Amino acid sequence: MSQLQVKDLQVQFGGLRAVDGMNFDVEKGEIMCLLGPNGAGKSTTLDLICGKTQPTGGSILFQGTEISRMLEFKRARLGIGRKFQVPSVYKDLTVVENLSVARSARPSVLHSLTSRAVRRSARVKEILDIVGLVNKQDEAAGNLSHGETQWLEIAMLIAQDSRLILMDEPTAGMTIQETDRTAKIFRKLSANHTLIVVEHDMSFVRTVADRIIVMNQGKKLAEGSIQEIEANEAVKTAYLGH
Ligand SMILES: Nc1ncnc2c1ncn2[C@@H]1O[C@H](COP(=O)(O)OP(=O)(O)OP(=O)(O)O)[C@@H](O)[C@H]1O
Repeated sequence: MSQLQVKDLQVQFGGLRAVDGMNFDVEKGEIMCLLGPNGAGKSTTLDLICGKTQPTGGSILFQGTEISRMLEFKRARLGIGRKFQVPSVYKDLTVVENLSVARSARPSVLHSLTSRAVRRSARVKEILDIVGLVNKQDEAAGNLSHGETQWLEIAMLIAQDSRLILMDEPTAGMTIQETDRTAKIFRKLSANHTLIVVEHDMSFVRTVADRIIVMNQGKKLAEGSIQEIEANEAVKTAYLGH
């Protein structure tokens, strides 16, 4: 069974069908990139999966469970994490303390862990290692670079046990070096996590995507490998606008 099954998903804002009958599956461990011109409905699709927006039609199954009408926090508990463009880290807390807050938000952790206890935790070390922030663990999050802040937020999603991670333009504002590192982090993440990534940077997409879905005007325009997408005439037309 696919980890995520989206069937005939729709949302209408007034007269606008922002998402208009989307159908797709995402497999466990897959990195699926969502592309499309401005206003195509990509961010809204992520909003519908995480529960920020309720659909007006269709269904979403996560690990076989119907979630499309479930509240956002319940979906988070099931293992769906969303990373927004503006990071939501606690700037005054250290990297490890931020992870402590994220871990204590898990339903399985009944008491809040102290940062000391968390520092000792093998799991936290493992997470810091995945995102390459081991040597920044005692740094206040407010002192991190833009890229490091994004990686910390990804680390917080891992700490919350998010199995499906949704990201909106994760490399926006990053240097080339930071973007390269993010690609490496994504590849490591995909060992245990599934990613849906809205991204405009095609060289990044080329590096990380297992599969691509292109949206246009709320609908799926094309689906396939990078080679298939780049050769697709309908995709070229949608981007060129004629
Ligand atoms: N809450 C809302 N209320 C009304 N209209 C909305 C709302 N959210 C999104 N829209 C509209 O839905 C359409 C799809 O928007 P969405 O942000 O999903 O596109 P996108 O593909 O992510 O575009 P971009 O690449 O520019 O971020 C747009 O026309 C947008 O203005």
